[in-house]
Amino acid sequence: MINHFNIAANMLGLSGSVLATAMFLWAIIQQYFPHNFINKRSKRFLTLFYPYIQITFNELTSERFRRSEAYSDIETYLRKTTSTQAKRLKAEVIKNNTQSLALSMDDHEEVSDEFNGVKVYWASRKTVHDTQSQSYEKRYYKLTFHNRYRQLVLTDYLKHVLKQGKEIKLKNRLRKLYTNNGGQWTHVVFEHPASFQTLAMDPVKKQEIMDDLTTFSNGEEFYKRIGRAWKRGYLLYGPPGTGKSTMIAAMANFLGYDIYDLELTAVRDNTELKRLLIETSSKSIITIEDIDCSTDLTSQRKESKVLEEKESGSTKKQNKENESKTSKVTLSGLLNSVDGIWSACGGDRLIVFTTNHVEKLDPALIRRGRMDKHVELPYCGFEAFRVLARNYLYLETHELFERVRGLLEETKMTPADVAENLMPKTSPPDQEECLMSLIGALEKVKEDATRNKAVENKVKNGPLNGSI
Ligand SMILES: Nc1ncnc2c1ncn2[C@@H]1O[C@H](COP(=O)(O)OP(=O)(O)OP(=O)(O)O)[C@@H](O)[C@H]1O
Repeated sequence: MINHFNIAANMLGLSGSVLATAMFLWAIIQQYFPHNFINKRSKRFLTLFYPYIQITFNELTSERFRRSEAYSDIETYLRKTTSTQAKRLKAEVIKNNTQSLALSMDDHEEVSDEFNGVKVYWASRKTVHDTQSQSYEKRYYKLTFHNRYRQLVLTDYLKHVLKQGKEIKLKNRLRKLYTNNGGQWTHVVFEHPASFQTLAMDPVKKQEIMDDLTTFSNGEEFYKRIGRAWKRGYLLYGPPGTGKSTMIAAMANFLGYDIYDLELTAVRDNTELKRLLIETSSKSIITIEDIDCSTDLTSQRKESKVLEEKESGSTKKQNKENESKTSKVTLSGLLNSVDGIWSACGGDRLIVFTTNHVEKLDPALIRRGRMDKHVELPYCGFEAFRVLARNYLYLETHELFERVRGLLEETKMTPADVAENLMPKTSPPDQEECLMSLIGALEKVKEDATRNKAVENKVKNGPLNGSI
């Protein structure tokens, strides 16, 4: 009560004693003036002395035993403010991927918040109700703000609070990794520790991807306005061991999305593919790894084109029937799914293809608009090495770095191999030993490459070359 009284006085810009006098006068008026007079005038009187609006958000819905979604969104939204302002807090461990601690206001605590320069006040309240058979507690949040900002708070601010609360909840939830099996999705908890911080790649490229993902995930209004389905396609390509799968995990952790790992070879046909895709939830990444190996998509299209040209009349119909009995997923089926299906599903989805052989893919599959962003994951460069040295050896710089830089420029080693060579054998790591181990491995790769080249040249320019 004292807290509430002080906040009210604070909001009115009055001292506690002036507010106390006003409240005393109000009590006298209530006692001596006719009831109907108060009812008519009370609104104006109250607005004069207390020009604040209050909104209550109950914890339980009218069904009493269900927790209100808005209450829980508000609770989540207020966590950040609560941790810096409230004196008494409630703590609970969130069962998410990081097992973090969630703090919320204890009963009868108050905090303030600011939105577009407008200050509002949130209080957490509890009342105890006794019925004949039981006694129960009713919790609620009370939002107080100046009447002047009624419009702004009722529309923009509350929308902002509920949206932010939902987004934080989504990011903190236990996320899932789905795989398709026998035409159904099954899932396990997704607990990959990869992050963009630990991903070894050129920092400028990395930042560009992170910015692109942020813009996409905040782009609901934008996609609505331009009339496009809220989806984005990523093509990750590069040699094995350059971090394509790791990047998908980092993307999922960055955005707080689930992953649907679609195994195309296990999909019976286009209809099943369509159904599986429709069943994916929003805020998810749908991945098709090693798409070049998934099914023979490229040749399928070429073959069917040739077939179509040859076919005519009933033979064409017959062939199609036969084909549908045996066919698996076709390229056109996949293209239709990538293009069309999303417009039927609300919510944001990323679709990511990975391949070791980008040149093998049908251009139609990866054209912009389908795969909007093409990201090459190359062999390990010096900047990528620095990330690994920081992660594995806690090293920002070292006199051996220049030697490593020179060797990386002359050789082709994947980040997976560099990481393996940097793996500490002792704790704490013997940094020099690890760097020397990497240098040794790089030198060996260089020697092998030189030897192979010499053999190749010998074959090319050998005595048999050019002879009949
Ligand atoms: N860029 C990278 N940054 C950090 N770690 C990496 C990177 N690339 C590879 N690694 C490490 O190497 C291992 C293999 O990487 P990953 O599976 O992501 O490669 P990939 O490109 O998907 O390979 P493939 O094409 O064979 O599927 C990972 O466990 C990861 O620890």
